[in-house]
Amino acid sequence: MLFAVQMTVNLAPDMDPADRASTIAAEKQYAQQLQHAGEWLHLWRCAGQYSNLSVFDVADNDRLNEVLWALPLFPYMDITVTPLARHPSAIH
Ligand SMILES: O=C(O)C[C@H]1C=CC(=O)O1
Repeated sequence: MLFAVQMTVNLAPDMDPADRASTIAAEKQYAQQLQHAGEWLHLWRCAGQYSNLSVFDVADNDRLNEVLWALPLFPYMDITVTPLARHPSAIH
């Protein structure tokens, strides 16, 4: 099942710099692991914002929920999920 997910990160400006760096590093490792596994298909930066637009291909809603809750940056994110259906004019 395909889902578009927008994640906007809101890290506190006064967050401890070491905590900030380790959380971002853990997020990168987790995101790359899911991309290698084929569940995180696209990861795009929303230009000019600390936000990304991602496409996930996961088994079901419960798996998406599990993936999102496990994001190291999850406590600092606003997340919007859009289930995707095939567009009738799409050629791919
Ligand atoms: O930077 C972000 O958009 C947040 C998050 C999503 C993947 C990742 O590595 O960081």
